[in-house]
Amino acid sequence: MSLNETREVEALQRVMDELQKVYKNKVLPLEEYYNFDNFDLPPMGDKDFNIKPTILLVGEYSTGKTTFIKYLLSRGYPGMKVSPEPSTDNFCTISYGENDKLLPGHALVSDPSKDYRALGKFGNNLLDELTCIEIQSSVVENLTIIDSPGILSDMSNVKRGYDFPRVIDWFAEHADRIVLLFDAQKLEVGDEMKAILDLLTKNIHKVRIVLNKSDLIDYQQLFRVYGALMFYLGKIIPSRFVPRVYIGSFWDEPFSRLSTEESRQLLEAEKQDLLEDLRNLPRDLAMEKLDYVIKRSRLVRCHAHLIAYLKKEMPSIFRKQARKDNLIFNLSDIYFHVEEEYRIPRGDFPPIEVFQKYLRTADFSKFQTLKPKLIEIVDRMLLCEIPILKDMALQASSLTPAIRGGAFGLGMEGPFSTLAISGVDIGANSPFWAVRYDKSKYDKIFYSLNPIEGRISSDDAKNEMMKSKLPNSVLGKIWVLADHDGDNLLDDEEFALALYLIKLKLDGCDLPAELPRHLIPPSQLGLDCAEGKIKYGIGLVAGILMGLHFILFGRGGRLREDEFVKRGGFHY
Ligand SMILES: Nc1ncnc2c1ncn2[C@@H]1O[C@H](COP(=O)(O)OP(=O)(O)OP(=O)(O)O)[C@@H](O)[C@H]1O
Ligand SMILES: [Ca+2]
Repeated sequence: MSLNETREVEALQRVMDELQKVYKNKVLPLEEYYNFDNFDLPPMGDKDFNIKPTILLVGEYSTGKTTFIKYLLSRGYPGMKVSPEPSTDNFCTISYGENDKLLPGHALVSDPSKDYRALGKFGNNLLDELTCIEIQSSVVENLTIIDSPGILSDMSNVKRGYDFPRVIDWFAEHADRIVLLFDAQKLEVGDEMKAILDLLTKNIHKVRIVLNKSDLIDYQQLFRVYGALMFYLGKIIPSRFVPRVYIGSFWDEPFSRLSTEESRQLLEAEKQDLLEDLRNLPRDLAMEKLDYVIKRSRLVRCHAHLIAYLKKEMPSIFRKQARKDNLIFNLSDIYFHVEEEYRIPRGDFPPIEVFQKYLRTADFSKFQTLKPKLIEIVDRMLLCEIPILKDMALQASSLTPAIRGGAFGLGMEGPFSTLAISGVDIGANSPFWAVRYDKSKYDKIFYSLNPIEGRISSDDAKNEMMKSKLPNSVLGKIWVLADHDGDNLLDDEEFALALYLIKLKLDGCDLPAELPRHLIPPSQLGLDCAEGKIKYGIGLVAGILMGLHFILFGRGGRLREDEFVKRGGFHY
């Protein structure tokens, strides 16, 4: 593995190592002094600072889970089974190894270097159906993928021998991303699926839903199925967080005959979005861990103040129990006091009922008095070290991604590059005008502006474009690109192009210096393509006309960006 290729992983891991050191030296002493582990979670360990993510695949049988993994890896692996019938009967972890090999579940569970020991509690029946696959693939160098047996809609003839939903729940708890697949052709949700969705609710922030095989139905049907899925999920998942649904077809086979150019573009874009989400997992994990350490440190600091306050309020000899009960009962007053005296934000306090519950069983005689030095160290860490670590983690994001190879690396070069179908390059490889999908939407606005002879004035266009809230310097550039024939008016195509470029800019894409061919309004394309004499002739005629126009009306046919701005188009 070359240094160049691992820079993001190394940089992020360095940040995490530093974070772990900072936690150990600055927060842990405060935790230990006030016995924080009695109240909340045990101290953070090595695995809490690991940024190598795990992705879990879940779905009804035959929705394409194993094929999805094959697609991510761009290769098969030992023991892989793909079939229209229920085929995967094992939970299967796929991670990196120098040689391809398949290990039985029992070996996996007894390996202390792996985190699967706790699976032993589900019994031998599960361990018999657990396999560990190691493959030499760069995709899994910084990632573990877990395949699961298909969920069955009819369980009447099946005995699993272990508590399947609980095992899925265990893996979900330990995964960083859960890809939940549905088949666009048969949107089935049986009892087993319902039980699993119920359990997944608490990890719903990790879930990404894939409506797979979406090219096998037509566009109209697809939206019906999508609507039905969203409606169903809304009913089943009692959470405000609705997971993102990716419409796609995750394999390396040709699109079906039913797919149109339109649906193909949608599916490709969705595929790239999901890959991006997965590719960003290590850096997202790093940021999550940083946020967690911040949150935990603030809670630990607040806990220290509360414990020290309670200690101070306790009598040294008599009526200890009565005083303890009284303090617990009046905890909200104590919260108020600590908040005021030590300027601890209310959001840092644990919920009152939770802390009361802890205090009822706590031994107050073990409580410690205030140790300002220890608290100061944590304060300083939050103020100085953590922001630096956050900056370092953000900087790592610009380096070579940690997850690469397979579907994450394919097409990074050449005309099919993922970059080539983003931003202003969308549609660069298509023979059609890239704006056409959005044109009907923009036409509605265009015709509401009462065009005269098919064109709207620069003032009307300006008012509409200003709604984007983009600065005038940018709108000036967009104007020059959109008024492609330079008549200081916009026809319907030019207007659609202007709004399209605004949308790209708002999406964070850079504007081109010149209008690329695939964005040129189709009715003007002929002019631009003309060669030799024709071009020269048209140029000559246009030049004469523009000259005449200038002499007669005192302005050139085509305004440059700076001229437009000067003339009161978009003032800086
Ligand atoms: N994107 C796709 N478009 C069309 N067919 C697909 C797609 N992905 C997979 N298939 C087909 O669907 C069938 C099931 O695929 P696969 O075995 O990968 O599903 P699975 O979810 O892993 O099933 P199981 O739960 O039974 O293990 C196979 O015949 C496969 O070729
Ligand atoms: Ca499978």
